[in-house]
Amino acid sequence: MGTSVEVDDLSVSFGRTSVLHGISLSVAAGEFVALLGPSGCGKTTLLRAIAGFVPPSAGRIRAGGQDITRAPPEKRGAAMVFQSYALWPHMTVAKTIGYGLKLRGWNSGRIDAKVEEMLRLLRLEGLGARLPAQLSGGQRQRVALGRALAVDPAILLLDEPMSNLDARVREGVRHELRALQQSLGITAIHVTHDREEAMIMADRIVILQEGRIAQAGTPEDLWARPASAYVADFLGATNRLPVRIQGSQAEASPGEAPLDLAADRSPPPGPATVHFRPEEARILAAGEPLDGLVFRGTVALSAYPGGRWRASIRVGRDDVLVDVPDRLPEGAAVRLGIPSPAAHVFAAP
Ligand SMILES: Nc1ncnc2c1ncn2[C@@H]1O[C@H](COP(=O)(O)OP(=O)(O)OP(=O)(O)O)[C@@H](O)[C@H]1O
Repeated sequence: MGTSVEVDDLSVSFGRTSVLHGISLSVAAGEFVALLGPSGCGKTTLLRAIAGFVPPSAGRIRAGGQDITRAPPEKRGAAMVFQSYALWPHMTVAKTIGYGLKLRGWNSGRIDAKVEEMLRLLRLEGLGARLPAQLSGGQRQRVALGRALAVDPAILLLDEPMSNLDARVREGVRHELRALQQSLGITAIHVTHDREEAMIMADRIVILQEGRIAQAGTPEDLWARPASAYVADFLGATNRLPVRIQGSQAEASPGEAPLDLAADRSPPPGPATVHFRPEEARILAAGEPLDGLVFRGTVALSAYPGGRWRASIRVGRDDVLVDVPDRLPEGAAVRLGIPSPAAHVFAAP
């Protein structure tokens, strides 16, 4: 079974460089939390601090209510799976999976039984005598996972363990790993820079920005209500267009009705930016009303990535992408509509 993890006002520095700045985060027992963010934001450092490989300069870490801030890695009840898998080239699958048990002084009968159980659990039956070079990428990844899980850790720490797998294998492994984590009831903290992977696997996502938490919440929450332009952009709302805020209304193109913003969603009066996803915008018929923001533009380009067409629309000096059911003729004048729930408005940077 998993245990809770609490990170309280944690800071980490390397020499004079401060990398994490007062991170606070609670992970419930059995919860799957993804740490998401671009390269260099501090995800791995946070994971390694929880694992005990990086000493914090301030703050506390607790596991199951116990203070483990200064505990050595092997006393934390946590096991880590690395991006590189870190498998030993000359050690068989069975020996690799049993390694941690041998260190713990288990006898060979008990080790063999546990290794068999792990091979079954990870669908590696019959591969116990193979070396890493004789395995596929997905199998190697499962061996690394088996080595971590064999010691029955309460906390599983995953450092981009799927980034070396090709896209199709990765999709299957995501679901397998999630199902395994749920059936074992283990607490998991997973580092990734892949948004879809975080959305699919996690109960909760923590988005990091330069060593601080930009936002934390369920995938649905973050998707529907990104708290900042940074989060919106990271969660696929990469289109941006300028709007003006008057009172608590956002104004798009002249002649189009303004959008009433909820008080808690409204930036201060003046220039602002609306962020939105290509798949959530629409092309409106002439005169068609919309509860949202409407921009006038022209079709710059149409492309067919499969399924729907993707049109590039020029609005003033900006180009944005919109998914549409049919090809739009280049040069056509269009009204681009962003429905209210899809319009994420933030003060201009
Ligand atoms: N041992 C170290 N010594 C000095 N600086 C370090 C060390 N480890 C990490 N850093 C720095 O800390 C910052 C955060 O690194 P970290 O590996 O945590 O980021 P990340 O979000 O996991 O990125 P990536 O996705 O590229 O792995 C980076 O600027 C990095 O250069």
